[in-house]
Amino acid sequence: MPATMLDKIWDAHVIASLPGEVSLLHVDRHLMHELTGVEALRKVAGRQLPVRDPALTFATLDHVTSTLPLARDGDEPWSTRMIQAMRAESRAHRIPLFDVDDGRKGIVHVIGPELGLTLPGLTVVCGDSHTCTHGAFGALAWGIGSSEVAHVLATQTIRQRKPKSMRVNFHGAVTEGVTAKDMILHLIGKLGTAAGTGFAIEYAGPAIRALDMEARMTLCNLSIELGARQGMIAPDEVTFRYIEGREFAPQGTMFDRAIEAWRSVASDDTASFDHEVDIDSAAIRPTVTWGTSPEHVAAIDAIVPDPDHDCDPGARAAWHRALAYMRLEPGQPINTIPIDRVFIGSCTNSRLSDLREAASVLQGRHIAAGRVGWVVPGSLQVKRDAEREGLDKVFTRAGFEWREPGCSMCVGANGDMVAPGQRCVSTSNRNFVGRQGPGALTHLASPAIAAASAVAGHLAAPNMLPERRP
Ligand SMILES: CC(C)[C@H](C(=O)O)[C@@H](O)C(=O)O
Ligand code: SF4
Repeated sequence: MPATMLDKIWDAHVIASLPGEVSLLHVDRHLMHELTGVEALRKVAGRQLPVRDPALTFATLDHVTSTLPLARDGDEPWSTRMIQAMRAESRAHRIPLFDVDDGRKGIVHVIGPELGLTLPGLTVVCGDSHTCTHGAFGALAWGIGSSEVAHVLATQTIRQRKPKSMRVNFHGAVTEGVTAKDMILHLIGKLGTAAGTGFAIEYAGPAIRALDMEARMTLCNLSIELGARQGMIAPDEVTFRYIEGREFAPQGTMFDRAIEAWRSVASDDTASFDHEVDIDSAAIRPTVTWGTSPEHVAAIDAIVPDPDHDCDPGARAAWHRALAYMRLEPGQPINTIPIDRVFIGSCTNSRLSDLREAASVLQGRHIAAGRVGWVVPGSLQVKRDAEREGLDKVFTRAGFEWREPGCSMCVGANGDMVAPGQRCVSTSNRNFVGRQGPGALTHLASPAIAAASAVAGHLAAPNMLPERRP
């Protein structure tokens, strides 16, 4: 029978069928970070259970670590204590930890792929909702809760009900200046944040095939903002070339054999999905959010929508609340909204290609007077690669701060926050009320739009900026 990628990976991992349509699945990769890791490790230790397979678990420090130059731990006593606890617990359980002075350190969803830990056909879990990012490799990857983390630690398995399957077909090609971030924001705007609930989404079609691996990760990263715990893309030559030679990836003849196996992970041509969505890629424009949900989107050259005309009655009250919080009026052109700061970072858009995209806009330009810009690379590797290309110089000459890797202002868990009432263009994935700090106003956007907005001092796309002076 024709099978989807979800069916194939699922079936290959079922250890037992449990009552209530629940399966017990083997976990191939368990990734951890300090914010959800410490508690789970203590829970397991408290019950005197050993970690079942420490060789399949990998930990990093990202959420509460300082992003100040030369920083080692947290910026506050509590975060430093949490980091130290993660070190102690990882050591006690023999779990490899990519510590702050380890060249492999970074945001969990950036380093998993970067180190070759994330591979096609695997099950990947982490106590973090954006684990869907790893689905870009044709892995079944999803975020789990803290009691599930303890279960995985103790058993290397997880109890799971199989999600339904959805395929989103991006037909045709995107136009010039449209990025993976615009594609996924456009999709969330079209379908709403609940559309993916209960589904594993497979992104398919020529516009997906045309994306490089980093862009595929950006796209899959926001699957959870569609309500789907898993988002995936079939592995292909682009995937294999990305994986080749990475530290934990199969090497030599094992790599060639792995590719043969990975080719069979893709959905069969005649496989049927529980739900299908079709998107005309050519209709996607550079997109930002105007409100307090990732579904509150508008094209950069559009106007702030009117809750009384532009949405269905069920959403009206939420749209009014969002506009009030964001201090915006219906009808205001999006590209006139003044901004205070720009954050380029997060597991959505902090990889080398994202930094290149932003730097190409900032080259020979300067951030507008009174605005603050930060670049927080997703990992130490990204930071070093960018420095080798001189991107750090482009950013600092443009007036940006060049910081140490971590989650930083995406969620502000380490204290990197947007001040109350300040408006931030952020390349991250969540614009919830208070997400970047109490009273902070967030506009989600691509690195290109974030960079252009920093220069303009208001929301803007690169093609809206005046020409550079020769
Ligand atoms: C801290 C963690 C549990 C959380 C998540 O699960 O996503 C965070 O990474 C986020 O992005 O909000
Ligand atoms: S960068 Fe943001 S979204 Fe990603 S794991 Fe960190 S806090 Fe979560």
